[in-house]
Amino acid sequence: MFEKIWARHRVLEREDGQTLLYVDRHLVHDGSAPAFEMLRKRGIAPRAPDRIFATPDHYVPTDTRDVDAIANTEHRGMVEALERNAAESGFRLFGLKDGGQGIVHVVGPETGLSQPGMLIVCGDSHTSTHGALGALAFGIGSTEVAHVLGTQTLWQRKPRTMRITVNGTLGFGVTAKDVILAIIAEIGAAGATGHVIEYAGSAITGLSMEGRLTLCNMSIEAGGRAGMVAPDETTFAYLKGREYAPADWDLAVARWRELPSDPGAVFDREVVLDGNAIAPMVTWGNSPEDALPITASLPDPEREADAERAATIRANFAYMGLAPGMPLTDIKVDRVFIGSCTNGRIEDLRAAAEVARGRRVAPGVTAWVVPGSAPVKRQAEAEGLDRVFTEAGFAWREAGCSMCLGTNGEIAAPGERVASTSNRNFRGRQGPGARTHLLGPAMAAAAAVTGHLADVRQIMAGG
Ligand SMILES: CC(C)[C@H](C(=O)O)[C@@H](O)C(=O)O
Ligand code: SF4
Repeated sequence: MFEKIWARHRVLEREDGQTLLYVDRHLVHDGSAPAFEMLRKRGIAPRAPDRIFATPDHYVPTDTRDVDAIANTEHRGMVEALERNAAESGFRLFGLKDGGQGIVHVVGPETGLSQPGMLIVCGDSHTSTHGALGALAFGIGSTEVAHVLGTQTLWQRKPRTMRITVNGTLGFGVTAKDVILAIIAEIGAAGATGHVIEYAGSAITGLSMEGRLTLCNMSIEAGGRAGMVAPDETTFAYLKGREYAPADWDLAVARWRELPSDPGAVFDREVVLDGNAIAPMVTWGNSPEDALPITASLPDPEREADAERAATIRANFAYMGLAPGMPLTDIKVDRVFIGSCTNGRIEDLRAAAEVARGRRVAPGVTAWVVPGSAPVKRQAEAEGLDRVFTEAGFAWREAGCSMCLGTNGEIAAPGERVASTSNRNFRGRQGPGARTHLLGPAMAAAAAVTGHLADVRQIMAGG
């Protein structure tokens, strides 16, 4: 599938082996202002404004939809710059006021902008998300953003291919988030470096589109250049009727059906996992590879044969305020964050609400639900999920990246422990000194109502 999409976008090759690729969709967020400045300085206008789609996400506060009300002048400036660039260049902006705003990786799929067979780029590493629809989608740097703006093309070195097959069926309470954390725990945070991952197998094809988006989102946390899932009936059903779905639907679907890898396709690397064996996962360290089943206890660096790894574990424990051998379920949390481009979609909110329904956020815990987009928020409200959350004591916020990264100022205090549905648990990611545990949305809700990391399967079974 990767080879087919690559070949369809290849314009020419350079002597040093780089390929010039044509870009179908260029997604832009509010951190892209420097690229527009680069272009402006050289007197170049965007080449194909009809292929550029933008939305503010990183810098927007999630307690207001009023740009003028953004108190931080730097943050407001980033949002205003995007509005100005969109107005000047004439590309579509899903602005704070028009009801379509959201995290760029939520907006692309939900508007139907991200489609099978496309080459999609964005100045953001989690662009891998869009590969869930059978696209080749990857993040690019600021200079590359300027290059794509100016030419609608991009120079790339051809990555290697890797297939990760997850067989079997996922058990009760096991989600796409657990699958990707289990994969990264298995292959390591650099396990897919230089590769485009194609996910396959019954546990993958059995996932909803939301689940596939979660999976592909974190391909980058495994070191992958991109992640993709072959388009199938789930993909077509998801896209049908969306704003940017192709007008010539039947023809589009017929072409999409040609994309999946041929039987016997050869990959540079193959990894196989048993989906039946995957349990709800949670991270304990400062890399997404530091993930364990919720039923496990923390590792003991004394028993670690590799001295370097033992030192890393000790350093992680020091930062995270943890001790060897502690059961994961003994770890108390101060905050819970449900949202981000990993797990801020409607299905994620439904899963979290199911746990929150009729329960209360534990005393002393601050729990936030931040929908991935304004449409997700409206949909959740139409289903009454906002009331489920607020009655349980969760804060119900506006859409944005929020505490995933905290560029909008929404961060945890030093030493605070956060159960978070986002994708990165690096030191300081959610604020200086903040401690992040990654997990799925139902697991995050379980942590909120118990006050500690908890096995959602036990809670839902009444235990
Ligand atoms: C700010 C942006 C460039 C960054 C990324 O590339 O992923 C952010 O979205 C993140 O998740 O760390
Ligand atoms: S939600 Fe988080 S991971 Fe996703 S784009 Fe925003 S900051 Fe990056």
